[in-house]
Amino acid sequence: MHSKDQICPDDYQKTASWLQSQTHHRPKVAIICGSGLGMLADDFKCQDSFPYSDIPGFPQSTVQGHAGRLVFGELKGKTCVCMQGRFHMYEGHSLSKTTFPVRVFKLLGVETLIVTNAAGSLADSYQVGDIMIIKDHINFPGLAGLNPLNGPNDDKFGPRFPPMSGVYDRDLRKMALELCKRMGVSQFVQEGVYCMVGGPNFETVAEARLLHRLGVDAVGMSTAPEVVVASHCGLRVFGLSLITNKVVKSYDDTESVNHDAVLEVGKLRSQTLQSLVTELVHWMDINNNTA
Ligand SMILES: O=P(O)(O)O[C@@H]1C[C@H](O)[C@@H](CO)O1
Ligand code: HPA
Repeated sequence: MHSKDQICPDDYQKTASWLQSQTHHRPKVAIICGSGLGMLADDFKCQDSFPYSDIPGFPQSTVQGHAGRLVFGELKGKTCVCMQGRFHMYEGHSLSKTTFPVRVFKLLGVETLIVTNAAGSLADSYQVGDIMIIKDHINFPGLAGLNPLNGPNDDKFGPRFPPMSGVYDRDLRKMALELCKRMGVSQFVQEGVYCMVGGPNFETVAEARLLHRLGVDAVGMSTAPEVVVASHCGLRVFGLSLITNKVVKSYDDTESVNHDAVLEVGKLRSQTLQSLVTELVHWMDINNNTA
């Protein structure tokens, strides 16, 4: 017996084996959907879908805009698995719980992880509705010692001290930029640095100014722990932020952000995001270039 937030090394395999017994799909690509971005699984063919509450060992989503469903299916012939809803630290999950699915994906045979999120922009040139290809991240909780890799290292997954430079795959970023050009959407596509903060409150003006001075382009409350765990176990990583709001950096600014507005912007860009992810997965497939 162990507490609900403690994970035993066998737990990942138990969940992976259960999923393998329930679906014939054997995904090579996993997609984690950010707030309001769950539609990324809508184009999957031959779907097998599991509410998180049915999956042994899975945490539950508690945030509006995160359906709490794991969907398997084919995207342009490539088998994928998609998390319609992720887990955040501020929901009260331990970091090992928030990243639990990533190691399960590894055991399922996934080779590439695509992460998406809703984020607020700090870069002055960004507009609401822009899509930011994540070039790198600052993991604030991680820098402060809140790291999903804390505790005994499981050598089966990766090394004790994994490097994190180059964590967002250069070829996938380059290809995504090229695909955006071909899709005619480059005018609202950026490439930049994402910063994870703990949330759940949005930033104060002083915090926003600090992040801006640190070179952060967009800020959110997720993603970095998943990416750290994915990279640790050798997954190739690609990430997208949808800019849902401009972070308030001036005391004269009377606007303030809220979660409903964040979800609204997801709807605005759903088609473009879906097309970009689909084309990227297709490109990986035709280049036999998943890993
Ligand atoms: O899951 P993501 O990172 O997309 O969710 C963002 C950050 C907060 O959870 C929420 C704030 O609106 O959206
Ligand atoms: N700050 C933090 N997280 C966010 C924001 C923001 O402005 N917008 C969406 N998620």
